Amino acid sequence: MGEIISFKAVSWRRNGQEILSNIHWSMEQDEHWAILGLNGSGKTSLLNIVTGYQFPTAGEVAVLGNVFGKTNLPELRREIGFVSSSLDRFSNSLNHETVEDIVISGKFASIGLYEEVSVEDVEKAESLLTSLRLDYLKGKHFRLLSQGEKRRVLIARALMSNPKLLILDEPCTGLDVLSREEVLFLMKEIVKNNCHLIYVTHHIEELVEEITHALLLRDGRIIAAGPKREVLTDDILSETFKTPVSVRWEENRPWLAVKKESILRF
Ligand SMILES: Nc1ncnc2c1ncn2[C@@H]1O[C@H](COP(=O)(O)OP(=O)(O)OP(=O)(O)O)[C@@H](O)[C@H]1O
Repeated sequence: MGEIISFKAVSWRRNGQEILSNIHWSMEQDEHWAILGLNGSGKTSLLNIVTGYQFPTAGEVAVLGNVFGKTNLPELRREIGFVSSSLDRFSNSLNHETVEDIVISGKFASIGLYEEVSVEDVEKAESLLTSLRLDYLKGKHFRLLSQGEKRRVLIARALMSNPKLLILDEPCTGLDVLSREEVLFLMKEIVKNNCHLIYVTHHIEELVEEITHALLLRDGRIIAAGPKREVLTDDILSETFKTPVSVRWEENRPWLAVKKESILRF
């Protein structure tokens, strides 16, 4: 298989407004991407196109070798995992389930059918819980977990079906520094399993070593897309975030500082 994702001249319009404009983007094998941009810049719209929930108004999209318009979307979605930070109705419905049952249910999640749980499924869930360092939560009900633990269990669940592409939508929002690092630690395990990562965030400091590339969106347009060291520059980030910022690298991880003049503007 060649490209993981290919967008050619993709636009998406709604109610006369161009929400994504002329997006050219390709994600290749062994690349892991972050998507950055202010609120309303088009990140969710872009993801909805990747997962086939929205169809572009113009342009061509291919995901995991499937050209949209000529592919079976439910089958494609089975190869894509998605974890969002919002504790929505779905995660509330898990409240009374145990951690191991939630992870096992990931196998059937995208199919939406109940199938019998095999010995292999149980073993796979066990090994995921061990490799993601979640063993200590076994037997606990979801509602009793901290926010950080809930996010990590949902990531384990998403990995149960061996997705080729895993989309994490702001997985660290609302977490304290320790819980955030615990979630970020999982990136190592995710990329080991031939799983490609799309990581959506507002915080560049979450771009850990495993994330190789970044796509920066502003008002529905790509400001830059490429290897993270090339695109996470002071100028490009200031343009993306509409405010003067500077970036500092520590052990291959970027940190953002807001420049004084930007604070004075408000
Ligand atoms: N279905 C829709 N109909 C009309 N406008 C929409 C629709 N979906 C998104 N928009 C608009 O498109 C723009 C981009 O929204 P989108 O949710 O993709 O941004 P985002 O970068 O994900 O924002 P956030 O960081 O706040 O989640 C916004 O102005 C939003 O109001």
